[in-house]
Amino acid sequence: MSTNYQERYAVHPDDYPNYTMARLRENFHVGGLFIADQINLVYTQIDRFIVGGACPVSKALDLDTVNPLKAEHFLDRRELGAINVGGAGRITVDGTVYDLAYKEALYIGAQTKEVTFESVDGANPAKFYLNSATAHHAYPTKKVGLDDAEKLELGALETSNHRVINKLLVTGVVETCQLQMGMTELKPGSVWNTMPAHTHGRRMETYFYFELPEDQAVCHFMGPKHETRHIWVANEEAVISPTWSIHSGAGTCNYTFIWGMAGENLDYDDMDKLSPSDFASGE
Ligand SMILES: O=C[C@H](O)[C@@H](O)CC(=O)C(=O)O
Ligand SMILES: [Zn+2]
Repeated sequence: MSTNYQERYAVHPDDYPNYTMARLRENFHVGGLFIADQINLVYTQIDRFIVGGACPVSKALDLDTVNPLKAEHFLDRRELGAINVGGAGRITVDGTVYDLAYKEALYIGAQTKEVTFESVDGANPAKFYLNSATAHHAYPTKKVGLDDAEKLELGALETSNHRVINKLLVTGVVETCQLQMGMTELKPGSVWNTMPAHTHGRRMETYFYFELPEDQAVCHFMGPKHETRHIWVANEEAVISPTWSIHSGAGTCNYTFIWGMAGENLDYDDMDKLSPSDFASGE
């Protein structure tokens, strides 16, 4: 078996302010996603979202079911989004092959029986970043490239947050039950993502950072506006954001990140925004 998983509980916002940095990381930080010839998953009870990574090097990797699902196949009652952040790869979905170049995404619908991840060249392995949510309808599997994305350019160099949001797996591009995924690319000199920040009590979210040089880091901020905390993240690491939490980060240089959400609605614009001065007010 090459599909590993760990489980995490949801967290009450009244308990969270008492957490040490170690507990914060245990609950919300996700590392070790891309280990050669393994699929590594974190099953969180926050909206039953699964975040993970598949890194096939010397062999193809089958997405096996895992015990918490109590299902014969991983996708019997789930949908999956995969975005390739490594070398050229391919995903076979019930016998149909999808070639995925760097930054290309695949939505895989519920009731799929077999999903296999492969690299074209093990010397430059594919790295499939994975997000999965529960699903009660089988929408068709669909590949979505960056050219197919809905693009949104936000921010400015003057406020260090000039970036392009590529909405990949969202309503209007692909039909999904709960899942929404996209990729935000920061311009050189811009380091802040998602500022002004927001919460959306209707949806949890996960941020996965990449294209971050090994000697640089991102300081990710979480929490309700009056109790923010930071979590330092390295390249190819993620942070889970509960429904009550902001999610925003400042890097020591520019970087790219993948956001993925699930919950009550599929409305990307459903956000309760907070301006920088809201944080500075101290209330
Ligand atoms: O709920 C939406 C998400 O937090 C992100 O799409 C925000 C983001 O990519 C950004 O502002 O840089
Ligand atoms: Zn958000």
